[in-house]
This record gives sequence, structure tokens and C-alpha cells, in this order.
Amino acid sequence: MTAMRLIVAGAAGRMGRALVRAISENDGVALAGAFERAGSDAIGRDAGELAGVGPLGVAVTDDPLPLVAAADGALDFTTPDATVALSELAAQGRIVHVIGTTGLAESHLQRLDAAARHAVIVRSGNMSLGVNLLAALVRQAASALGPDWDIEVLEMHHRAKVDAPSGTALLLGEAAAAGRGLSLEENSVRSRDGHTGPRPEGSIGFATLRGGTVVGDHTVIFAGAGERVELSHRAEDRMIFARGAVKAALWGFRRKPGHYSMADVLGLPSA
Ligand SMILES: NC(=O)C1=CN([C@@H]2O[C@H](COP(=O)(O)OP(=O)(O)OC[C@H]3O[C@@H](n4cnc5c(N)ncnc54)[C@H](OP(=O)(O)O)[C@@H]3O)[C@@H](O)[C@H]2O)C=CC1
Ligand SMILES: O=C(O)C1=N[C@H](C(=O)O)C[C@H](O)C1
Repeated sequence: MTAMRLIVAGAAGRMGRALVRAISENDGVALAGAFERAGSDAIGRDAGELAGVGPLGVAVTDDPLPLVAAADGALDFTTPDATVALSELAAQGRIVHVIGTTGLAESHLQRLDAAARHAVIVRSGNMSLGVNLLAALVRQAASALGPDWDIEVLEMHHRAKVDAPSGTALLLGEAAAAGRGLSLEENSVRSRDGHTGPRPEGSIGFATLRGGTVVGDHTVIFAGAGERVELSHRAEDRMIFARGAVKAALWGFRRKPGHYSMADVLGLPSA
């Protein structure tokens, strides 16, 4: 069987390098290209050397267009604007676009939906098996525990993370809201400061911590009268996300265009 040809966006980034490593360890996929932001110091360097797996004969470029034309899929953990631009190329090339990028606004999501008419988009705020299982458990707990249990989502990430709450925290919030039959948008409290007044009934709160090199910690707290239930996930290695992204690409290969989630890939209930 011929390997699925994958390209990596943001190949010099923290996740980009993990993605190149994940591709190099999986015989079902092959690295067909790697690109970075124009002006990046990584342009011209070998993607395998950047990733620490030795030379792979794939130089980092700054032009995704010819790469998309010769690929079956793209793995993309970059920025919202870069992701939307790549989704338009993925639609033209009718390829799989696996998106891990977080911090997307409604306007970005609308453009991804448009691209998903022709591309197979698999997008998730967290590509790990553990977090997607956690989301299913959170949904179940939110439904079983009932409205007098307050829900708070706590997350901590490394000092370089630029968006908050994390994509995972929002995914877990969506799962909790689905379990309660609520809209997250209408019930979330994303920050607190000063005289906030008491906690609005039925709200889902978010708290964000940043520091050091933390890969990603998430806890959903169900706080009842006199007791608490806490469901947690701790990511110890970015390879869990990268291997999940490769799995998503293989799942999406030759599937019909659409906007899918990691829950679809893993066969788990989605929020
Ligand atoms: N869904 C999931 O499972 C996970 C999602 N993430 C998300 O992935 C994203 C990236 O995270 P991380 O790897 O830590 O961040 P990094 O900043 O380390 O990597 C992002 C890379 O993308 C590059 N880039 C920026 N613009 C473009 C462009 N137009 N074309 C190509 N490359 C570009 C950056 O280049 P430069 O630095 O030169 O600007 C950088 O090398 C974040 O949104 C993060 O939240 C992270 C882990 C898991
Ligand atoms: O930026 C990160 O690092 C991570 N981002 C994702 C998120 O926003 O949830 C996933 C993971 O927690 C790491």
C-alpha cells in the first residue's frame, strides 16, 4: 500500500516538529513537504533535522501552493489566519486538512465551513485520545449530576501560549454544556475580576493559568453542596497530539468532504 503524502504547516514550531517526528515513525504516511511563515529562519532547512530525527530530504519552503498540489493531506498547528488560508488551498486541492490550531474566531470557523465543502477538514482543540475520552466523561457527569452542581474548567499551559481559554478548555466546556442541554456561548464566564457578585446559576466558568513548560493540564470541577468531583487530564508529551493528528489524516483519506472532529475519528460521542 502506498503511504499517504502529508505536508506540515508551521514545521519549525513546537507542534510542527512533533508532527514531523510522528510522520517519520509511521509507515502509513510520508512527509511530502514542510512550510513556514515567509521570512522564517527555518526556510531552506531540512524538516527532519529541525525535528531531531535526522535529514529527511524535505527542505522547509514558504510557499504551500505547490506542496498542496502534490499531497494527500496537510497537518496544521499554526495560527488562525494561516489555517484559514491553508483551508482554501486544501479545498482547491481536495485534500485532507487536519487542524489543531486554537483561538479561532467565529469568522475563521465560517471560512473553514466553506472550505469543508471541498476539503476533508478534521479539527479539534485537542487531538489526544485522553482528552476526547475525558470530554465524553464530562458530558456524562454534567448530565448525571444535575444543575445544582457548579461547573468550572481550569487549565494550565506553558508561558508561550497565546490564546485563552485553551481550545481544550472550550471543548470540555462544550461537552459540559451539552450534558446540561445548555448553550456554552450563553452561559460561559471566561474571566472574573473585582466585585463580580455571586456566581450566575447554571454558568460554566473558566480559569486560565500560564507558566513554565507545562504541555497542557485540564480539570473540570463539579462543585456540589459539601462535595466535589474533579475530572482531569495531564499532557506530558506533545507527541500525543501529533500522533492523533496523523491518525486523523489517515481516517480522513478518501472520505467525503466535510468538517469533522476528533470525536468522529475516535468513534466517541461529540458535544
Ligand atoms: N489541537 C491540539 O491537539 C493542539 C493544538 N495546539 C495549537 O497549535 C497551535 C500551534 O502551537 P505551537 O506549536 O505550540 O506554536 P508555535 O508558535 O511553536 O508554532 C506555530 C508555528 O506556525 C508558524 N507560522 C505562523 N504563521 C504561519 C504561516 N502563515 N505559514 C506557515 N507557518 C506559520 C510559526 O512561525 P513563527 O514562529 O515564525 O511565527 C510557528 O513556527 C496553537 O494554536 C496551539 O494552541 C497545540 C498543541 C496541541
Ligand atoms: O498551545 C498548546 O500548547 C496547546 N494547545 C491546545 C489547546 O489550546 O487546548 C491543546 C494542548 O492543550 C496544548
